Amino acid sequence: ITKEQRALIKAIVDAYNRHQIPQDVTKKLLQEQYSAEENFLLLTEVATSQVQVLVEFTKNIPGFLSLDREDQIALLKGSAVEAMFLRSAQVLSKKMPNGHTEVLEERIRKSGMSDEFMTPMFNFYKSIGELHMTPEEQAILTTITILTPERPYVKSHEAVERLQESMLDVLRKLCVLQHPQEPQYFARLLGRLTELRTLHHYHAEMLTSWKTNDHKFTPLLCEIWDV
Ligand SMILES: Nc1ccc(C(=O)O[C@H]2C[C@H]3CC[C@@H]2C3)cc1
Repeated sequence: ITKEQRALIKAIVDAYNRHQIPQDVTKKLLQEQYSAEENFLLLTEVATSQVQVLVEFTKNIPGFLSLDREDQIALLKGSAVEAMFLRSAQVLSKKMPNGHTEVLEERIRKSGMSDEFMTPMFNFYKSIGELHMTPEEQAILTTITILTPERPYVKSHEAVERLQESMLDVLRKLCVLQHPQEPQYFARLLGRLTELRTLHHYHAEMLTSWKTNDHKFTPLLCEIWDV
């Protein structure tokens, strides 16, 4: 890993750790009473907060703000769902103190979400948990997801591809260093990105069904997902 790459990792990990969901949101998950409506409102708050965290984090990705302005928006809108699931998978898979994990899981299960979406989502959470990613790997993998050139409406495909490729190179070297016994570890991480795209598809259907049943969204969620 070159000196520049070490600086890149540090910048990204610091930004990733700096921008977290506020304590008051996660505390609410423990306090509020259980009902499908209350659970849905809490998930809406969690999702909204995660999108805000994502926007702030993305601004700290070296090179992101030098991209075309409209491409920055296209990358954020295209990656929000995947970045959110990565982040919540990491939150859920980390053994949170006194069973917070179960509480969030419980609220997700009882929020009016259809089972056909629930199953792949929890399978994803489990598969992320089993990887035991280091904080560096989590932050770089999220960055790679955000810098996906194939998102809809991206104009300067090459500019985004260059940024993503340098991140992929960093992640590959990190995996070799941090998981020497697992030569396939890097490939397994990239496999998670494929699983994320499937979730992205399910998520769009989940949004539509929630909207149809007149569930309330926040303006930010409506804007980021065009609902
Ligand atoms: N009104 C909405 C509420 C929640 C979501 C959502 O995607 O929730 C995600 C955040 C984490 C918990 C459930 C998933 C993962 C979308 C619209």
